Amino acid sequence: MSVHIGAKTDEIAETVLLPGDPLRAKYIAENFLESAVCYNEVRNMFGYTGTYKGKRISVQGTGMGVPSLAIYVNELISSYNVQNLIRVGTCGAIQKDVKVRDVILAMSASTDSQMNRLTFGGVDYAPTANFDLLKKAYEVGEAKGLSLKVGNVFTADMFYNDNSELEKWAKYQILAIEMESAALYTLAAKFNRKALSVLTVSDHILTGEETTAEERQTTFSDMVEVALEAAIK
Ligand SMILES: O=P(O)(O)O[C@H]1O[C@H](CO)[C@@H](O)[C@H]1O
Ligand SMILES: O=c1cc[nH]c(=O)[nH]1
Repeated sequence: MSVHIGAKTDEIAETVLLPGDPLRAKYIAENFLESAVCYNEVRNMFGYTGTYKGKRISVQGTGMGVPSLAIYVNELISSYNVQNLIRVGTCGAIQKDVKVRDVILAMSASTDSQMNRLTFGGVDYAPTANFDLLKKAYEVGEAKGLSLKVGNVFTADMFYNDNSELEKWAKYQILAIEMESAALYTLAAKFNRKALSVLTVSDHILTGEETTAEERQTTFSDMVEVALEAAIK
């Protein structure tokens, strides 16, 4: 096992879905995967491996925020040789034409996280999705008749922020705010792996419209199906 994941080396698939919420990982395993087996209960950060349409897929909770996701992604890559990492997360929209329950493909992720500034000595780095995964996910969404939004999201260190500059981010075409994608993309690049964030809009920061906690945990099937179909395409 690695420090935070209690699985044997061959118990995790080469493609892993990454929800922040470990109970969303459980829900995905129980409702979308066949023959899913739980490989991790350390810190209740559940991880499962099963199959989707015959292909082995894992789903691992990451927790909230860059430091927590970075622990799981580092260990999935370094200890379990994971190749494809697809975040299935929630986000808050900040554009008028992005609606609650819309699915966003994060082409890139701006951030106020210190992780990249520490890594690159204060120089800006542009965390970017893997184009192959992005293209496949977009094609899957089109085929399903979804109006996917594709663009830049903002990975925030603070969920509650007194000094938020949302208007500026909206002006610069950021679609939505979440808390992990910039770290996922940077770590995937470091280890030459493929990464993509597929996000469901759980709330609209401008209008105040929101979904329930239960919905965040157990619904959003469009997002999960886009991620799974892109993973096997
Ligand atoms: O629903 P998840 O995947 O956790 O994603 C979003 O929800 C959490 C905040 O409520 C943060 O982790 C944010 O990125
Ligand atoms: O990080 C997040 C996730 C959902 N909604 C937000 O406003 N922020």
